[in-house]
Amino acid sequence: MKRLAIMGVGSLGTIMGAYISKAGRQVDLVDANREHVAALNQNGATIVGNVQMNVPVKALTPDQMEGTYDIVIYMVKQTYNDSAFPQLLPHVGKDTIIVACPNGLPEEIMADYFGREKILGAPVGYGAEYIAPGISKSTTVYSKMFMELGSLTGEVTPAVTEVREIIELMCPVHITTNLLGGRWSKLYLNAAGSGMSTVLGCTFGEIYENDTALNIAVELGKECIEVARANGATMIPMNGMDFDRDLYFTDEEDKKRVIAIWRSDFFKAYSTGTASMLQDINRGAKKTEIDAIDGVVSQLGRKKGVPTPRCDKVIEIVKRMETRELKPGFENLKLF
Ligand SMILES: NC(=O)C1=CN([C@@H]2O[C@H](COP(=O)(O)OP(=O)(O)OC[C@H]3O[C@@H](n4cnc5c(N)ncnc54)[C@H](OP(=O)(O)O)[C@@H]3O)[C@@H](O)[C@H]2O)C=CC1
Ligand SMILES: CC(C)(CO)C(=O)C(=O)O
Repeated sequence: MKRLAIMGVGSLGTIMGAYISKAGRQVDLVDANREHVAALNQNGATIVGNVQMNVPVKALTPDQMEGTYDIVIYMVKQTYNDSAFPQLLPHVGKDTIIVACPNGLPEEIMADYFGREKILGAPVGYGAEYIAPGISKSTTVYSKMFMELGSLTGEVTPAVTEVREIIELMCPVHITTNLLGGRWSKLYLNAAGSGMSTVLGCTFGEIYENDTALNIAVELGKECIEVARANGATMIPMNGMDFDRDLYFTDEEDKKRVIAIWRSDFFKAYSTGTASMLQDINRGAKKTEIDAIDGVVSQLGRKKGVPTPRCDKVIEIVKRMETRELKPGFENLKLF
């Protein structure tokens, strides 16, 4: 049996680790949070929210990893790459496959560090929230959970098929031959939805209910589509949503159509969730993934001469939250 690890078992990884372990597959859950690791070993992985279960798991801290792994599912936030990459490197062998799950565009960064041939990408299509040591909350209804999966070349290699079988112990996996397009579709959700959830300190559902907030969100999304197009990426449909075709608008009338889509089933699946960047702010973190999310849209927009005023504003506000100059809240709407 191949050696499998999930590195970074916080909100998302606890849930994936629970499903894989429940199916009887050996998996090491590796996390830097010692209290969380101790609770996972002592009490099992406890999942609450839209999915409820308690599953015995094997958890360890990065310094307790031994030997090399065949497959590592990487779920550490991009803010911790600098410490996590060197900890993982000694456990990466010649044929190790590393599955990049963070939001943003993590594959090229990981390919530069670990080697291109080792990297697969898996944009995550479910939401989660870390509750307490050993406990994670699933914030996406189970029937809407999914993951995308692809290689950097677009080839469906045996490794892609093998990783798919493992992740499908949790939820459906859509194999894509256009991983970059998948990344940009996910960036749409994050730059717009997660950006606004963080700025306003609210659930995704509360964005949909507020006309001003939703107006800004769809404009953030439009900037994302324009930057993706300018960078030659063709966004792929996800769970039936064709981002490039259905969420682009040309005038105020057309914008109403996009707003109606944001209030329909695809987005409703995320209603009770909050952005992982907001969770970071709320637990006192000094750094969020804003540079890896709205920051990437803004930076790549600048390179191609595409203006991104909404993204730039979200970045400014979230950075002011990181220094505690601002708090998440609907009063931040007046800053736009
Ligand atoms: N939560 C969500 O709904 C979604 C998140 N994502 C993306 O997935 C990624 C993971 O998100 P999420 O699960 O929310 O993040 P969490 O912060 O909840 O989990 C990441 C875990 O990694 C741990 N960690 C930090 N450094 C290391 C290290 N060197 N080695 C091992 N573990 C380490 C963290 O510990 P500590 O807490 O001590 O820092 C934490 O427990 C992010 O890029 C996020 O944007 C994608 C889709 C949805
Ligand atoms: C929007 C969501 C929940 C989608 O999975 C997400 O990626 C995040 O909050 O980071």
